[in-house]
Amino acid sequence: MASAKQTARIRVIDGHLKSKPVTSLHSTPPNGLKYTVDSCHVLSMKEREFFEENGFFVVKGLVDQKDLDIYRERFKQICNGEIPKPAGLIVMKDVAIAKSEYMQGDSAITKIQDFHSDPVLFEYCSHEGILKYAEQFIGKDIMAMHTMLINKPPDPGSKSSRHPLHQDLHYFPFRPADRIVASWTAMEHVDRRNGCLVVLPGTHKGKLLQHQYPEWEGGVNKMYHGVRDFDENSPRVHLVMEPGDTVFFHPLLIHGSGMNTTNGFRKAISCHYASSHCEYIDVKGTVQENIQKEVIEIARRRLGDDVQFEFQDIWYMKGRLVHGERVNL
Ligand SMILES: CC(C)CC(=O)SCCNC(=O)CCNC(=O)[C@H](O)C(C)(C)COP(=O)(O)OP(=O)(O)OC[C@H]1O[C@@H](n2cnc3c(N)ncnc32)[C@H](O)[C@@H]1OP(=O)(O)O
Ligand SMILES: O=C(O)CCC(=O)C(=O)O
Repeated sequence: MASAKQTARIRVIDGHLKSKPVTSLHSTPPNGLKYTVDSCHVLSMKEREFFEENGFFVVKGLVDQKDLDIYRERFKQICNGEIPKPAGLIVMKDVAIAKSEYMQGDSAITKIQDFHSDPVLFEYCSHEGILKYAEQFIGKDIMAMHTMLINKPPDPGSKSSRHPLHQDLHYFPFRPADRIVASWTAMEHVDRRNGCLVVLPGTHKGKLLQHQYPEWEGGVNKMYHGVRDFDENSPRVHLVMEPGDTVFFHPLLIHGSGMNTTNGFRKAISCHYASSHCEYIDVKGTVQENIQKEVIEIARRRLGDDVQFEFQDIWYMKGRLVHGERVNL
């Protein structure tokens, strides 16, 4: 029989998952500005209107080079085993080299994810300048829900360094969508040659679409689902950015990134923030069922079959309060 410890549910609070219907994704305030909040004034009205219309906003030079250097060094230390791996961290190789024993160290790593237990990298999520902007989109009670340092490698010829077009909300079992925002900071110059972000302006006004693995001959990285049945003719904007420039974007905005055709690694650091007033939802019977299944399968392999948990528990465990009060999430 499994021990009490083994059978202990990971779920930490009572009732946070009480099955709720998938609620409306958009609120409708009287002034018509639904993707930004009135209580914060870091953006001018014109800038707010830009975000409302397009679903993204770039802030130039928001993070200092010295901070980027610290994150870069920490990434190296983690990937090269110079410090113990922080709890919960996922270290991911590109699918093209995942089974190769020859590639080692930081140049073999395509991304680290869930660095919430690493005090050095997590500084990025509590960065005052970033939080000031995050507040404009989601209000003052802010949780850091998902963290990544992406090290897009030179493409080995497989084209697998691409990140298919997708909506981030596909991965998130909490709502409302309008109170979630991503920050993505370039750690070096990014343009189309090294696979900068590409966004489809205005797509955040749509709904969450079905996602699945694209049929790419050279393979697709684990969980890199692509959006289906979107308007292929929708205009695309490639975000050319300098180190420290930060783009904030809505979780329904369709975006992705192209192949890295250079010899260098294209680094970016990112955090997804959500208002702590958001609530967990049950994704059963929705377009998110496929990602739920995959996330649970991977977590089960790591935690063991006898630990019981649900999709939302995984998010509950890694969410961290970075500003204001923790309410629901
Ligand atoms: C908003 C945001 C979420 C948007 C996004 O970023 S979407 C992408 C989200 N990405 C993730 O959640 C990260 C997913 N990655 C992972 O969980 C891990 O890196 C894993 C793919 C499970 C590999 O973990 P690892 O500890 O290396 O485990 P193993 O060495 O035992 O490998 C297990 C099996 O997975 C394979 N694998 C490793 N890396 C990749 C890859 N990049 N793509 C596809 N398959 C991969 C590996 O070859 C192994 O396969 P088998 O030997 O079991 O056949
Ligand atoms: O950094 C990239 O290449 C893509 C990142 C992205 O699309 C995401 O994190 O949702």
